Amino acid sequence: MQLAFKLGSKVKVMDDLEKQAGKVKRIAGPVVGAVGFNEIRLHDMVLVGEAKLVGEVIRLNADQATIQVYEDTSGLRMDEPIYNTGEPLVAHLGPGLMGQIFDGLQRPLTTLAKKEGGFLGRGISESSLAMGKAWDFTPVVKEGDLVTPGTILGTIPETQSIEHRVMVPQGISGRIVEIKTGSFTLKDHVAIVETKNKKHEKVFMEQSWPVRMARPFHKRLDLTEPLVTGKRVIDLLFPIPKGGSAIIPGGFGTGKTVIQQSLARWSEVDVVVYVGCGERGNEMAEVLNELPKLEDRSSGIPLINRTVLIANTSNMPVAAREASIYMGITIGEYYRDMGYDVLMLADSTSRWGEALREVSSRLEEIPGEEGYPAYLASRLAEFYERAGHVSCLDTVHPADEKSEPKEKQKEEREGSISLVGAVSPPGGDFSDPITQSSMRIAGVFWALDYELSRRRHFPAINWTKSFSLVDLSRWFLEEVSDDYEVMVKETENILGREHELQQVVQLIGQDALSDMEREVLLISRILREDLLQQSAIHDVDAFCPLDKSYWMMKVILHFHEAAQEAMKKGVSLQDLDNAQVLQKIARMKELKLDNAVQRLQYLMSDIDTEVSRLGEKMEKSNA
Ligand SMILES: Nc1ncnc2c1ncn2[C@@H]1O[C@H](COP(=O)(O)OP(=O)(O)OP(=O)(O)O)[C@@H](O)[C@H]1O
Repeated sequence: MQLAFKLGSKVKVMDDLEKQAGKVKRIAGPVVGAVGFNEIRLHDMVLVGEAKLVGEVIRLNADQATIQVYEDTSGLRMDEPIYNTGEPLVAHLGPGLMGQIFDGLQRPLTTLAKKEGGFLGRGISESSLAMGKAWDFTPVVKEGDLVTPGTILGTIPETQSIEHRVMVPQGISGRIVEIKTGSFTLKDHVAIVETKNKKHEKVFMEQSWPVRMARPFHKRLDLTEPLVTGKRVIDLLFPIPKGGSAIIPGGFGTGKTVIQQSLARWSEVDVVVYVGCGERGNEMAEVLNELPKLEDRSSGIPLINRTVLIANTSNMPVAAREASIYMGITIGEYYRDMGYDVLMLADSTSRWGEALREVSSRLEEIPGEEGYPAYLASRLAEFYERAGHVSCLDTVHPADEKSEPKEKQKEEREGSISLVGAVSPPGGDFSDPITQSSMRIAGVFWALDYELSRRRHFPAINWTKSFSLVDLSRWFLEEVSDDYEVMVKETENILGREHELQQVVQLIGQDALSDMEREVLLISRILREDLLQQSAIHDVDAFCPLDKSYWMMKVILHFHEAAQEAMKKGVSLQDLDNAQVLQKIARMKELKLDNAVQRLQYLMSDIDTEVSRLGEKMEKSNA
C-alpha cells in the first residue's frame, strides 16, 4: 500500500516507513506507548494510527517509545500502526510566513479552513508555505562569491513591510557557481554552491529548522537599547531592552491581552510573532479578527504584513500547546537572523506550563511543586534564553576584494528577538510556580494588579511590584536627556513615598500629615492619573513617543519643584491644588504628537508664571 503524507513543504511516500512501523501498546490521553520500531530516536516525529495523528517521541525505554500526540487521540485503538518520519518536528521557513495564521504544528489554518470548512478534522496535512506561489528573487551575491551559513543570497518583497532575505542554510558553505534572478516558486532552487569537496549544493528559498533547537548566531551582544513600546509606564519605569525578555503576570481581566496587542501594534520592531497558547477560543478569535485590521503606526500599512500568528486554543489538544511556543520562537529567530528586530508575544505561558504538567502526569513522573514537573524551571529558562540581541551568522566575502583585511570584508548584521510572556496565575497569586520561575529568568516583570484594573487604572502595571533589571541608563542619557535618570528616580521616589504616606493615613488619619507630605500625595496622584494611566484605545494617547513621555514627566516634576518652593514661602496647598495649570497637565496626554514636546515646554513656563502669581497674591494678602 502506498501512503503519503504532507507536512511542512514535504510530501513523503511511506512505503518504506510502513515496513518499520511500530504499534500502539498504551494510550493515556495525549500520551501513547509504542513498540516494534526498527529505528527510532528521541524527538522523532511520528504519525500515530490509521488517522496519522502527528506526535513526537518524548521518551525511549528499552524497546518502548513514549509519544506525545499533538492531536485528539479519541478512538485510537491498540495495535494501530505508528510511522516514524525519521525527522524531528521542524519549522518550515521561507517567504509566505508573514500574515499567516498557523497552528502549533505550523499547519496554515486559513488555507485549511477554506479547504476543509469551519471544523478541522484530525490527521490533516497541508504545506506550511504555499509551494506553488512565485516570488521575485533579486540576488545580492554574484558567481564566485564565498558564502557560509547565514549569508544573504538575495531578497524577496515578501509583504509591503518585510523584505525577505534568503539565507544560506546550515551545512552549506563554499563558492557560488550559479545564482538566479527572476520569479521562482519554493520548489525551484535560486543558487548552487560548490562546497570544498567539489559537491554542488542547490539552495532554495525555503529551509527547515528543528523547533526545539535554538538557531545559531555569531555572538550574543549586550542589551543596550530599549524596545520603545509607547506605553509610558513601561518606557519610563520598567523598560524592556531590545532582545530582552519580560513577563506579564496578572489575574483574570487585568489587561494581559490588551497590553500584548498594543505591544504588537506600537512597539518599535520589524516583525511580530504572536502565539495564542491555550487561551479561550473566542478570545483567540477576537485577536485573529482584530490584529489583521490594525494598521502600523508609522507607515499605515496593515499590521498583518509584519505579523505571524500561531493559534492554539484551550479546546485544542494540550500537547500541541507545548509545540506552539517553540514553533513561534523558531520563526522569530529566522527573521532575527535576517537582521530584523522581532517581538514574540506568548499568551499565555501558564497554559503552556499546564500542558507540561498534564503530559508529565500521564508519564507518571514524580511531581514537583503544585504538580508541575521538576524540569518546569529549566524548560522556561530554555525558552526565555532564546531571546537576545545578536550579531547574525556570517555575511558576504566578495571574491574580488580578497586583498581587504578580513574585518573590513565583514559587514556586521545585527538582529534581536524580544520575548514577552503573559502569565495567568490562578487567583492572580504571584507565588505560583510559573510566575516564580519566569520571574527568576526574565529581566523585566510587569505585575498586573487586580485593584488597579478594578479602578480602571490601565495599564494596570503595579509600580511597587514591577521591576526591570536591565540598565539602559546610558542609552537614555545619550538619546533622550542627561537628566533622564534623575527624573525617573524622582518619579519612583514620589510613588514610593505615596505608598508609605497612605499607610500612615490609614493608621492615624489625614491630619497626621504635614502640608509638604500632602503635596507629595497631590503630585503622586497627578503622576498616576496624568502620566501612568494610558488608554490603549485612545486615538492619540494609545502610543506615546519617548520624548513626549519624558517631557510629560518633566512637566509634573517641575510643578512639584515649583509647588514645594512656593509652599516654603507660604503659598497654601489649596491654592496650588486649584492652579489652572493642573487642568493643562491633565490634558497633556491628548496633545497631538507633531508639536507635543513644544507645547509641553511652554507648559513649563506656564507653571512658573502661575506659581509666581500665587506667591505674589499671597504676599499682597499678607501685606
Ligand atoms: N490599556 C488598556 N486601556 C484601556 N482598557 C483596557 C486596557 N487594558 C485592559 N483594558 C480593559 O480591560 C478589559 C480586560 O482586558 P484583557 O482582556 O486584556 O484582560 P486579560 O488579563 O487578558 O483577561 P483574561 O484573564 O480574561 O485573559 C478589556 O476588555 C478592556 O476593557
